[in-house]
Amino acid sequence: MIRLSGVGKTYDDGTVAVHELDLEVRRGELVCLVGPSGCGKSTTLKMINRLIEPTVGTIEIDGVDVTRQDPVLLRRGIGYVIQQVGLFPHQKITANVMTVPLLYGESKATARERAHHLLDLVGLDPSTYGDRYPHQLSGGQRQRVGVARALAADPPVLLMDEPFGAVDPIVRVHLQDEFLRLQRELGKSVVLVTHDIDEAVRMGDRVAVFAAGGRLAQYATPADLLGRPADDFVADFVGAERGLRRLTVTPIDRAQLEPLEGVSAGSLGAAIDLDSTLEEALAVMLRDDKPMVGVKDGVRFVGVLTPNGVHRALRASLRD
Ligand SMILES: Nc1ncnc2c1ncn2[C@@H]1O[C@H](COP(=O)(O)OP(=O)(O)OP(=O)(O)O)[C@@H](O)[C@H]1O
Repeated sequence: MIRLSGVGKTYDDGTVAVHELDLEVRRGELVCLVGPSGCGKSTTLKMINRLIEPTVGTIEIDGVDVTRQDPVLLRRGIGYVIQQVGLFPHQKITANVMTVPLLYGESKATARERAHHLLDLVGLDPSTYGDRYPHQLSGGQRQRVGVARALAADPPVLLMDEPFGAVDPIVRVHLQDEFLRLQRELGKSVVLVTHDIDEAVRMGDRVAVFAAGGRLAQYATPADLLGRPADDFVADFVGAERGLRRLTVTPIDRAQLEPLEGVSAGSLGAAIDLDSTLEEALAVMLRDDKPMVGVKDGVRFVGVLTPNGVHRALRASLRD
């Protein structure tokens, strides 16, 4: 677990970047730090791996105060992914990922094997991409190499600063999905900085909304954040489209289903699982051009969902 207690950072010129921040990240949790430009997100992230030293407060990882640890050893246990991936331009992709295992004293053969495994893990076939140079990859592919390299030491903690910022929106969603899949497998404790509320809501188990001066305006699950913004600042920041955003995080509610009896098969879109979101349900209705969608619990149909049901489920989730 990562715990920040009363952490603050005032730069030498007097800028208060972060003000008395308390924040906990549970083991295996993905937490997004989101907020407008200059509100102290990156400073907070860099204090966790001591690229920046806090002015006040303590930061602990699994109960150990990071300021008492040797910074080099500390950073070995923490993967760090940044927007400008910082690959070595004159080294091939495999060699780039091998750097970290070699640093740990692995043999060349073991390091190469590990690099290939990691490239596979992030969806890059090592036999196709391993011998290319960074400039021969797309921005999204370079970003994946950055993630592979950050995972090379199998660190329990991963810090990511705008990791998907440099790519176009479609590639971005793709990379987000891939990372979420990877995270489900690896279960790292992740702190991810983004200025994009959609990314935060999509990726985070919990989302910390920062206001200017590194003030924590709200720390909550995406559903809570969208359903119950703590104040006007958060409400403004999550935006007028928060109802729409809630679709992406609100699960189907069994209570809002209608009975299957009497519904003709022709009016149903492809069936979806009960653990899908309302957005997925609407997407199927639109894609299949049907007024309702069948909902299954395992192999059993449990009812149908209509746009009215989606509306009721959304309203109910806002009342909770
Ligand atoms: N080395 C520095 N010296 C003085 N002020 C700094 C320094 N680094 C950052 N700041 C200031 O501290 C504040 C917080 O910066 P930080 O980079 O943490 O914000 P951020 O939320 O990550 O912003 P962005 O989304 O634009 O990257 C800003 O006002 C910034 O100008």
